[in-house]
Amino acid sequence: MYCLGTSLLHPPFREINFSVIGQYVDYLVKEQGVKNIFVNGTTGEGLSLSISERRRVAEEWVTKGRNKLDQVVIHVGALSLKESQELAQHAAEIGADGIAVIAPFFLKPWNKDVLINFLKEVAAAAPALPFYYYHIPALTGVKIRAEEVLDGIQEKIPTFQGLKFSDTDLLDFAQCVDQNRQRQFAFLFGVDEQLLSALVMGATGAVGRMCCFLSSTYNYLGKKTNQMLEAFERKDFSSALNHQFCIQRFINFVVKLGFGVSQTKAIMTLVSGIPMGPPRLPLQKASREFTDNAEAKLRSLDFLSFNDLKDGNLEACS
Ligand SMILES: CC(=O)N[C@@H]([C@@H](O)[C@H](O)[C@H](O)CO)[C@@H](O)CC(=O)C(=O)O
Repeated sequence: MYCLGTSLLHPPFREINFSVIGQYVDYLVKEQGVKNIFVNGTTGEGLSLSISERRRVAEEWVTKGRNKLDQVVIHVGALSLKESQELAQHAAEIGADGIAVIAPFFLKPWNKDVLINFLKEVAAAAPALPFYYYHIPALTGVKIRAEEVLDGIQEKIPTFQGLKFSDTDLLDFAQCVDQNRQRQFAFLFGVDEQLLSALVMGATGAVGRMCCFLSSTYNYLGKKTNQMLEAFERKDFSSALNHQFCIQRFINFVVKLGFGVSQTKAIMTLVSGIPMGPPRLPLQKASREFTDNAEAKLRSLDFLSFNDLKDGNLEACS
């Protein structure tokens, strides 16, 4: 069974508006069918928050998500090993379902063994929590292939549960799956516009009770992505492809306008009605022009719950 998760969008420029997290949980569950959350990751600007803010955000998601969400995985990666360990320990104390860690990206690990030593020390701070390696080389600048990182990782990190792979190198991703077929790892794929290709290569969250995909556009295209996952599961590949093309039409459009965390927040505010606030520096708020164009595209693809364009709308996806 495939299911869906999302990365937390959130911190407004100055103060985090914790009060909307309950509403956010309900929106994701009811409107998008998203029940697996990745907190304080890329989209959630986890690395732009202070440690105390990260702790509080994690607490809110775990508390507000209780009995509503399936999994709340907290990203605890940091440049300081000590801070990362503190966050890992905290995630365990508050009852999170797992932790994830990126490679440290200022003083970088120069090979696989050094990276694993770092990850191992973080995992050891939460010895009962499933551990995920979050591979996002375009942002960390750490180019060590995930395939290499996974080689023998369970011997070093007994709680290793899986990989969150946010990169377009499908050869590397497929090798991770192929070389670990005997192991019960979760292979979560984070490039939303390529998810179908990754599913074919073996992307799956299904490991025991763990079942999730974690990414950004699921905040507002979760329903559509779920339709693709369902079609894939029932082996209706033609429908699955149509859904993926449809998602791509939107992503391709916004990528050309300039798409990132700030723009994701603007789109999510527009679609959900929940104020996500602007991003933190060094990010800049999405322009009004971007938001207007994105809205027009969402409408033309029938991704918004307005019906005003349905008649004669050739582009609509539903
Ligand atoms: C670089 C980046 O932000 N990638 C996004 C994708 O969801 C991405 O926005 C999407 O595929 C569009 O390119 C996610 O992989 C990031 C993510 O999962 C996170 O917020 O932790």
